[in-house]
Amino acid sequence: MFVDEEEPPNLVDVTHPSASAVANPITSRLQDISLAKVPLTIVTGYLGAGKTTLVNYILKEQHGKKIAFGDSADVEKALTVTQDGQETQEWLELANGCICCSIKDSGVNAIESLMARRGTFDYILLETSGLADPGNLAPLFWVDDGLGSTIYLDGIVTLVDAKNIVLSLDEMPVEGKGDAEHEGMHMTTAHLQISHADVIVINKCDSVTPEQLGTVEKRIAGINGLAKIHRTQYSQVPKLESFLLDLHAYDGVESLDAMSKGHSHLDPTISTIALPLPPLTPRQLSSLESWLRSVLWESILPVVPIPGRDSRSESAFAIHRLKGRIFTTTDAVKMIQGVREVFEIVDLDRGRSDGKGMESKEEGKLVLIGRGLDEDAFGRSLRARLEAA
Ligand SMILES: Nc1nc2c(ncn2[C@@H]2O[C@H](COP(=O)(O)OP(=O)(O)OP(=O)(O)O)[C@@H](O)[C@H]2O)c(=O)[nH]1
Repeated sequence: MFVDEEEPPNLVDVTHPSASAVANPITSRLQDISLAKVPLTIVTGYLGAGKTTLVNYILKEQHGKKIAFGDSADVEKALTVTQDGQETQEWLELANGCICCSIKDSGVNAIESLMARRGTFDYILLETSGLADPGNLAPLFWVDDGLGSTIYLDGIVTLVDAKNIVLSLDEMPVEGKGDAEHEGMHMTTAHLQISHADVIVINKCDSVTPEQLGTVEKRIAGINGLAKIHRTQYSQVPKLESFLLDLHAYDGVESLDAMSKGHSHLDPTISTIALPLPPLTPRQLSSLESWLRSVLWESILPVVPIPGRDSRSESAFAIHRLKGRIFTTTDAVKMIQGVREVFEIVDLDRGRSDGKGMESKEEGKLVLIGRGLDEDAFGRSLRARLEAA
């Protein structure tokens, strides 16, 4: 399947209360087939980084499972379904010919109606074109639980070529992308693919020295302090589970604990910042939500009010990815997840079935990945908003 980055999809606020009320007839049919949700992983990476090699590796290792995958070299609407080494091409019924250009529901519905015809899959891998911006694609599959989708976004895996990634990050941005958010700054496709990743696979490690590899890894970790980073040759990892599949990147926040202090200036364009969150009262929780709306929706950082001065500051920043853990004064634990303008705050299960429950030493924290992030200014702004609540 060809995933085109030219046209951004319609973004939908997954927190919007009306969203849960939308009925989905295909989902009702699917519930007869299986109650289990099917994980979908987006595989992205610059041209030639090793995406196809990685997808083929997963298909080989997962022999016997029914996996649907879309290939950027494929014609626009086909998904290939593999099981027991047998491959069949399946056509998606998409409103505008391509998942990225279709409205959110039709991308999900096209895959769901395919599952209604073919039976459910064990896994879906969506390989993007080398120039795709995964931030446009992720919200299509990150569906509110209330909508009852049978697909869930498991995570974004970004492949980078160890030998060429630094050059790709330093190259001039592609001209004429027509994306107002990225105009006038040094933002490359490589930046976008790394900043949105939940897992980053530094591939082709055989083509660099250990010192070069160290430099590459530091640069990448400086951009995205949340993603797990793996070094590979021919995209091979010790095991698939939690390395490339079953990532649960959107329903857990374990990765926050790996990030003690993230802010680094190793990359001039994108960085990761971490802001501590004290236990919040209900009023502070709604203040946090309104602060997030200002930052994510309007790109306005509310500043500490000084009498007689404008209390809002506009600056050139943009958030690509957001994760957070909130403790409340009523002893609840919540998780924040966000991609670009879309965010949600949901209760976090303290005793998850995978054993990754909460521990007392863990603290409330908000981690932001994006362009032009000043950790001190963001920290001051958030503290002031919470103290005023
Ligand atoms: N030396 C070396 N070559 C690799 C490695 N991984 C993949 N390759 C080769 O690199 C080339 C590109 O790999 P692909 O998997 O096609 O890359 P891709 O990201 O799908 O490329 P596009 O579809 O063009 O975006 C192929 O010839 C692979 O065999 C590796 O770890 N080391």
